[in-house]
Amino acid sequence: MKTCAILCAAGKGTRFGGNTPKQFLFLKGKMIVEYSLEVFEKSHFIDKVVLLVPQGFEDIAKYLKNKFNKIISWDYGGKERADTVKRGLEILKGECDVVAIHDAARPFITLQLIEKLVKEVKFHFAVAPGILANDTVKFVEDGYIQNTLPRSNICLIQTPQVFKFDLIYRGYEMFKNEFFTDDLQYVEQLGIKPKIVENSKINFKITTKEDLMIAEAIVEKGYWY
Ligand SMILES: Nc1ccn([C@@H]2O[C@H](COP(=O)(O)OP(=O)(O)OP(=O)(O)O)[C@@H](O)[C@H]2O)c(=O)n1
Ligand SMILES: C[C@](O)(CO)[C@H](O)COP(=O)(O)O
Repeated sequence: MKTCAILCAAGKGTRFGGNTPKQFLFLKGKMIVEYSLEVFEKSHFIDKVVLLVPQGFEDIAKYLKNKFNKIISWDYGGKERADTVKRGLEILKGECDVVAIHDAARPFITLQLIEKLVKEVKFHFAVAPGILANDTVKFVEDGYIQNTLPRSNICLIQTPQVFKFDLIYRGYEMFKNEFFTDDLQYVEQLGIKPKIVENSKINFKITTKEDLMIAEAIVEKGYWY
């Protein structure tokens, strides 16, 4: 079974701010995007990687392709995350049986997580890491609570989201005009119930400057690896 990864590094980081997209900022000596690439490179469960970057960042893409053997190609992503994933899926068509779609802005994946997800996808078609909610979750509109969601059913979803390739390709083809906020929704719409693998909070997405401070503390204190 051949497994490829699509590494989504084509966002602008609007919420983070600044001129350099957050995935290319340095976190303790290496770019944020390199953390995931190092894990993919070491993993026996990932064969090839396709890297998607924003327009204007070809120098970084070329540098990374040169540095990581598993990157078979790089390209420019699209306006929305879903456009970027579509591009990755087109590049990988016919290349693999399973695909892992990952946010470059989540640097703290582990070899164990990848192994679990790839092993589970054989039985469940679509698998993703998630964390159970510890706080009470409210549905809010215009600043007012409308109702309280049943916490035991709430799961916050991370990446890599791992799929049988043909299934996610079909999902993206059928719902090509939708811009869902994650990839699982493209197969949920096909009637699939993706499996959740409970994971650590450490695999969080760097979205704001505050998140970068948390990421620095994680690396400094050795909470990851
Ligand atoms: N058109 C896009 C948008 C996002 N991403 C990637 O998808 C991941 C998750 O997106 P997010 O955290 O929202 O990143 P940005 O879109 O860059 O942030 P913002 O929404 O604040 O602009 C990131 O690794 C980002 O680079 C992408 O590849 N292509
Ligand atoms: C895919 C994702 O990381 C799952 O939690 C998330 O939905 C990405 O969202 P964003 O809008 O790109 O920040």
